[in-house]
Amino acid sequence: SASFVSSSVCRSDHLTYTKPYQQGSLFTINGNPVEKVRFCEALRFHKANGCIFGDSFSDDFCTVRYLLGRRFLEEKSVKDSKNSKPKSEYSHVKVSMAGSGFLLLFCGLCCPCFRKERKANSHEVLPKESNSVHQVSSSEMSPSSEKIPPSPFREPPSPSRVPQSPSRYAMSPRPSRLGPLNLSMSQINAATSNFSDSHQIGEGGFGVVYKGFLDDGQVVAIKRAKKEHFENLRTEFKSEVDLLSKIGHRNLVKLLGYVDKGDERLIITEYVRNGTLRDHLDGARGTKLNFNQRLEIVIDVCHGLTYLHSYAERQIIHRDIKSSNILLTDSMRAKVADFGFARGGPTDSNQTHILTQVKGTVGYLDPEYMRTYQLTAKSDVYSFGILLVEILTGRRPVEAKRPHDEKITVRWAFDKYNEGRVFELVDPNARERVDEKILRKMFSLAFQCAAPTKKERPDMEAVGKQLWAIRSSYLRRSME
Ligand SMILES: Nc1ncnc2c1ncn2[C@@H]1O[C@H](COP(=O)(O)OP(=O)(O)OP(=O)(O)O)[C@@H](O)[C@H]1O
Repeated sequence: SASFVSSSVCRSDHLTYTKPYQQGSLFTINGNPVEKVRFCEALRFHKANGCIFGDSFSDDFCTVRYLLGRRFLEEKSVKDSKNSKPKSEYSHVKVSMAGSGFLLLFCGLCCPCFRKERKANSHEVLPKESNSVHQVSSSEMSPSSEKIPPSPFREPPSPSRVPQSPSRYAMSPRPSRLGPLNLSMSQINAATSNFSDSHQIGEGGFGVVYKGFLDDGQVVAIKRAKKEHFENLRTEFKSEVDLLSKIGHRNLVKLLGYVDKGDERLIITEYVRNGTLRDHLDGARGTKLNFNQRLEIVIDVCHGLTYLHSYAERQIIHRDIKSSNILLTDSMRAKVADFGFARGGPTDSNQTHILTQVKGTVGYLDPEYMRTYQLTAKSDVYSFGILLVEILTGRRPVEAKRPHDEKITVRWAFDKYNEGRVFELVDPNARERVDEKILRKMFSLAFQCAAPTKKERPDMEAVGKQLWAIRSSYLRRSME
């Protein structure tokens, strides 16, 4: 008998299959027939992001040997055993904030070695290679550490391996290693009117960002390295290109091409036209984000990070998650940008972390990483927690002009939360009175992510599950 299964909780994606799912069975994604292996990848992707598919898609659904083969079976069992630990750790996470984290945060703010103006209106960022806090490990020095060899437990390298959404996955051709763009300098000069000021859309530590109009009508963002920082930024440029070229996800800014020739270093990415999350929180775009939009944005960021941490060819740690690195589309979907500080995670299964220089933006930086130089994906989880507080309160992580007990936003929020005054934390621009329970859950999640030590923090997949649960309660309550 035919059985029909669909998911309404996975945004617009609609996964169906017809039983029996052996010979002659039909698998579709948004009405398009696909192979089961693709279907299962989409299913696993959505499951990882918190979607619930009911009994017909039990955990064993995609482990049938003849469809997925031995490697996938092995991968699944490894993943399962890996997953079991964080889960139990996670269930014991307490909402706690030890002083040490804040001490380090303050140290980061006060210690001159951490201070550097990057942009007049932006957060402070740790210095680049030359004068940053420096502890180099053997893995840092090894040339292979910048490369991303395939892991035996990850699927074959392809930017399209995990779908941006299963619908796109089913339809889009495999992009070449660096995407379809292969531009000459004269084309880039024409696209940016010779890098004229009128094309400038922003400036960061790496250089200036321009908007480019290509002959075929495509609009792109072109990051141009500042010449005076060329040598220092070489690794950063290479890191951004190497890592971006290997990923493809709807919540990550897509790399389209690059130029590394003579005295030009350019990174060409998709242009995301609706500004940064910080712009929107500041009201700089003339709009105010409502609670639902904020929730959707954090879910998008969470999905982007989940992909980087658990589904990319090799784990990628972004290291600079912050509101000015979250770009928004016209429909308010979020994309994580700026992979200049990104690093590949551990390659060896015995390795729990990589030892590396501390990089990131003050206020978002994991205090444990700052203290130990040990980098793991949980450092991104910490920054995500800080971002979550930021998006709920509208306040930057560090608000220097506020009274003493309000300067460090997460500390201020944690104190208020513990006093039961959660409504006082909500961004006055949020324009909506949200149920107290939902707010408490959101803040509680943020504090778990921003816990002082990595073992207290959930991983991004677990965060995604909590966010989906919060979203369901929110939608249920708004319909009541
Ligand atoms: N792909 C893009 N599409 C649209 N705008 C972009 C894009 N990339 C960057 N921008 C704009 O350019 C600005 C500078 O970006 P960039 O990544 O260089 O620096 P940043 O993240 O703001 O600061 P820093 O690199 O110092 O942390 C961004 O704030 C954003 O406004």
